[in-house]
Amino acid sequence: MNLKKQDILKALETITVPGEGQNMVESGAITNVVTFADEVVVDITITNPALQARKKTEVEILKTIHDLVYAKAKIKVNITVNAPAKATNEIKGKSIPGIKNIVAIASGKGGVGKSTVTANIAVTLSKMGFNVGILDADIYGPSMPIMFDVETKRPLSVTVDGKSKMQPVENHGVKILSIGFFTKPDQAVVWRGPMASKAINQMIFDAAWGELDFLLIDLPPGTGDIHLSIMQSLPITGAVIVSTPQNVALADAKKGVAMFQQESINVPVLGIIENMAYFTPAELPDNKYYIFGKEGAKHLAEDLDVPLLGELPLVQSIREAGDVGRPAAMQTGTPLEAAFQSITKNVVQEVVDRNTELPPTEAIKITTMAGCSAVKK
Ligand SMILES: Nc1ncnc2c1ncn2[C@@H]1O[C@H](COP(=O)(O)OP(=O)(O)OP(=O)(O)O)[C@@H](O)[C@H]1O
Repeated sequence: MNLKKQDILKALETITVPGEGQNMVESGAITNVVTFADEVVVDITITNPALQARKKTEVEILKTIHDLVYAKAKIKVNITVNAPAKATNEIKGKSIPGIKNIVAIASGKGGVGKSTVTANIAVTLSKMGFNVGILDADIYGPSMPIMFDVETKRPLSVTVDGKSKMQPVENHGVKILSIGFFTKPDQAVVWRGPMASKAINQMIFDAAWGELDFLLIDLPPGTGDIHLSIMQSLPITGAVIVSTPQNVALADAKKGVAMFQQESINVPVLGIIENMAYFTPAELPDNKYYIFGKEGAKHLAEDLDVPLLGELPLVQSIREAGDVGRPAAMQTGTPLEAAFQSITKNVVQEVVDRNTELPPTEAIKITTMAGCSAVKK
């Protein structure tokens, strides 16, 4: 099959770059098309730096050429991002020396398992050989001290470069700082916004985190002051949204995604994790009961054009493991370990893609999947 350049251009005239009105040929986005036998190379320049926009552009070009020109065409799409000058009110944080990637874990609704997922991803990253920290910024219900069995521990003071710093508490290979270390367990935490933000800033900048590949931030549920304050203080590499398949949770998850994608915030959304996707009783491991609805988060991810990073079942042992301070992902050779590994690999892959494809931020970045192949058994 000898592909013709004019056939390719004609096909590309039927699609637009996401967010633009004119078709991609007329708008000048397509800068070059080269054909050779059944191979075609398409060069395109887009203005939207979001990872989702790049992926969507590529997928649409591949699909259109395969559908309208030749189903077996071998296509290479080279995407260049020519982003307009950044808005002057863009929120940009200070980088923290030694911390390579900061991943915020959010949910719209409370109680959907955001902290459980954060703890398990952290443990899995550590098992893969990465240096990991968790900043538990959930001022309404800090749960990391319990989930890592360090409730009675307190961060010690250490001197780094002549300055007194907080030493994160460490367990299961994960360094942890939590609002919970500074409040009594039975004390209702009524933090006013500025107080909470100050405490979180101290845990970020006055802490001896050392070298970290990933700092995971367990955000409070919702989309409030704390979220803005954290995004102002830190160059967040990307955000992960946790939701159950239930409609009320999905509606709030959508707000969460919108908050990160807002122009003045512009934090890449790495993807959505569907938690409590189905219930499987221990005695009937092959049965699945969709008590919160089926594939809701999957459909939301499709609608919002963000990756679905994976799904987790509702199983008693996840809850029990969290309650005894030994996250379920620490198991070896179980389906749960495999599920957390798959989700964590997807998160790392999205971070790698984001760092390769998007304009640099102030944080240093991970650009390989090297750690993922070194899963310690
Ligand atoms: N997949 C799961 N299977 C079983 N239990 C789960 C699962 N995910 C979370 N849980 C349990 O659900 C409860 C709520 O989870 P978690 O505290 O992680 O939610 P959250 O979204 O962080 O809540 P919030 O931020 O509102 O405090 C916990 O008791 C946890 O053990």
